[in-house]
Amino acid sequence: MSGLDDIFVPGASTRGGVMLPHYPVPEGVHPPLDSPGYRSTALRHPDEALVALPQRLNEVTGPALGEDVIREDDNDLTKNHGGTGEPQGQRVIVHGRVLEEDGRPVPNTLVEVWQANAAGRYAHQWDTWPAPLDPNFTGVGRMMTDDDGRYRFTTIRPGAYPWRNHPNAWRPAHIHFSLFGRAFTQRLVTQMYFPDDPLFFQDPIYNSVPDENARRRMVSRFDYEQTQDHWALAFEFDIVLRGPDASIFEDDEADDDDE
Ligand SMILES: O=C(O)c1ccc(O)c(O)c1
Repeated sequence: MSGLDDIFVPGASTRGGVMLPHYPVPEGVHPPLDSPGYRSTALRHPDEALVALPQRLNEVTGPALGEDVIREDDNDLTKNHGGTGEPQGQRVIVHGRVLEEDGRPVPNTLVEVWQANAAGRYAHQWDTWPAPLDPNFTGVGRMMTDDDGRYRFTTIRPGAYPWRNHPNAWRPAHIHFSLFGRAFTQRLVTQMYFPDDPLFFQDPIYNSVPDENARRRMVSRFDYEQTQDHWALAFEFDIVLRGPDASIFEDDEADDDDE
């Protein structure tokens, strides 16, 4: 992967306030910045060699978002739309842990999620494909991890949706995640998929990750233990910031243009 391994940091972390050295990304884990099957990367990938920008103290210390801005229902996407109705779709609980490369939890970090509704449509002005909007679903939520690095939210299972990457292209159902790490400049963005999605084979975003094990780390686990009788199914999705088992993160260039 050219000189990228030296400077790309999927999940820079700190220990005792000191930036850890960059952890090299194992070959085949991070998608090439130019992934021809994923057409829009042609417009987004850098043409020049990347330049490492060392972080300064003010970039790793603030601004930090605290618990006080999180409201009680922010992690319940079936309720946080402000109305009294229930969104259409299969109710699910999604939970997991945010972890450092050695398994230590990342407590008190902001996790934000956004997703399409059960019909596969985003409540966003740019999403105009003819699937119904749901007045009881905005598709956004947020929460802080607890002392064990755990997060948990309730939502509905998103639908698949078409996009224009190639003829008859459909995105597998997914939930977008943003993690703020310890500081604003460490923001990481990833997508969580559902097990056994029949659309994986034709999705160039999922398949832009060359390594099969790394691809599987983007897929949540059905968690029967956490299902709630007559209420919700459950899926578990851990996010590892760095190291050989690191989650797959979208690069900043792709992120800038994302919905
Ligand atoms: O990067 C994109 O173009 C793109 C398109 C569709 C998606 O669902 C997405 O998550 C990203």
